[in-house]
Amino acid sequence: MTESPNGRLVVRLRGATVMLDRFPALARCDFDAYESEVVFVQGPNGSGKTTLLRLLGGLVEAMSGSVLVFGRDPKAEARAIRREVSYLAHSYQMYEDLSGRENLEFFAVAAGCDLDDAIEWSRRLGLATRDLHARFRVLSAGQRKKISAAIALSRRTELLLIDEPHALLDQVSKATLDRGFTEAAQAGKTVIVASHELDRISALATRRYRMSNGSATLVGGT
Ligand SMILES: Nc1ncnc2c1ncn2[C@@H]1O[C@H](COP(=O)(O)OP(=O)(O)OP(=O)(O)O)[C@@H](O)[C@H]1O
Repeated sequence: MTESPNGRLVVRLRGATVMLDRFPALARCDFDAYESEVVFVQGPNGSGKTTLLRLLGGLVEAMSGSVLVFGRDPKAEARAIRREVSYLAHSYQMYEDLSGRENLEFFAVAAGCDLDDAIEWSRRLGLATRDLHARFRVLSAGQRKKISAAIALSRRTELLLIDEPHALLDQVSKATLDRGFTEAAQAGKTVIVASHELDRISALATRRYRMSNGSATLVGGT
């Protein structure tokens, strides 16, 4: 990874184009993220935010341009990158007949999250013991989201890709989650958050991009 005045470069896109069903969901996109940053990605529906996160997570490929994550090409090393990146999509695919806690135990093994941290995060996000022991399928939408967020925040990865984290959450939980992003960045991780909650994320972001028609423009900053 490259060193710069901002620290270690973790993500670097230059002219990255992703075609989805012949549509340029990302179009010549430039994007950088460094260690210890919370990078905010804003933009209207359909502007390419999720596609950007999926590209960085090795879930879709660029047809042109260059993509480096930890100095490596996620296209060539998709499996390795997926292990090293924590990606909170709208929610994780959970086992509906297992309890929230059992799901956390499963992900601790399958995705390398720290079980104690995951339980601690679920409590910080307001889940009671009763919620953790209920079957996943009876949990409310917000409670389900909290289990997913606890997994994402407790994975031992240096890069967190977070898509619309605030949707479905109450105000207190949104603030708790935001503190989690800041704490992760202070611990040296890179957190890239796509959100429509401009005021909330702008307050904690160290770098902001605005997406439009598949391209990203740096807003202010370096
Ligand atoms: N599988 C697909 N096939 C064709 N087009 C797709 C596919 N997935 C996404 N797109 C298109 O790519 C564009 C970018 O989608 P993307 O999900 O990245 O947007 P977004 O900025 O995350 O939107 P939102 O704010 O609504 O979540 C959209 O125009 C969408 O219709």
